[in-house]
Amino acid sequence: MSTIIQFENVGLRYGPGAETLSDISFSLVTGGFYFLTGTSGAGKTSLLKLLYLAQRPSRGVLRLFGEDVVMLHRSRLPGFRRRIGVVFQDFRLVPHLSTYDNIALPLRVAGLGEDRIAEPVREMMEWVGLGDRADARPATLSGGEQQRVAIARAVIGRPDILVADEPTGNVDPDMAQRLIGLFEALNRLGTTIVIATHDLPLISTIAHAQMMRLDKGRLIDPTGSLRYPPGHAPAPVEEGRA
Ligand SMILES: Nc1ncnc2c1ncn2[C@@H]1O[C@H](COP(=O)(O)OP(=O)(O)OP(=O)(O)O)[C@@H](O)[C@H]1O
Repeated sequence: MSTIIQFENVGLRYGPGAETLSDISFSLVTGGFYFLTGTSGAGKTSLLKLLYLAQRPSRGVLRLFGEDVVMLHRSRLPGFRRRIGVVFQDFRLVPHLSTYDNIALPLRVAGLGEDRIAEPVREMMEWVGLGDRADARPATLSGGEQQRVAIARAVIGRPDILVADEPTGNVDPDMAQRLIGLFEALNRLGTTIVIATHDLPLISTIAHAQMMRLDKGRLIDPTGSLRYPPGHAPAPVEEGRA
């Protein structure tokens, strides 16, 4: 299996203070299913931001699809971003668009005609239980409903990589199971999935998933099962380190 995401000694610093992420090194393979865990403030969202190209590393090398993203010309960033579906923690739905139009957005951006959009969007709305809310604007939806629109929008274009930040944080356990089924279906089609979550029962439902854990901005590997590039396995985190 080929490597689709590779971090080599990546660091991220937002300002003049200490690094938020330090010495992050790992490789993820195409078609893998990965969970990212860690306490609040450990750096999960920050790591995902690097993955969906909202932040650039302050140091180190980050390769997506085999290319160094720091060296990538600006003009190629939109093309890269189109290959990555993102479920943001705060949803980021377009406020003046309906459920239908929010979900259809990636297909329209990809240039598909309306005749090729209607069926998949309807199907996706049914899957996430929003078949009767097609015309609703985000402000009239509950937090859980907005989260489901965000998930539908992220997966509808069958991205090569799906990045999701706490995607089941606002829904009940039954809906969480349904959504994880959607991620599994997408994964079976070949999408590499990276989900940041605190939801341990959710993690246990995907037998073949691998887990990464962040602790104070450093990656630890509780399972020993991740494939690190040679010489890049993370050092164990020392107790009490700042
Ligand atoms: N834009 C930013 N500017 C400065 N500091 C930031 C910024 N974003 C995050 N941080 C800091 O980086 C650290 C890690 O934050 P991050 O949101 O990545 O953690 P997290 O593990 O996702 O937390 P949570 O589980 O609560 O969402 C925190 O100390 C946070 O205050």
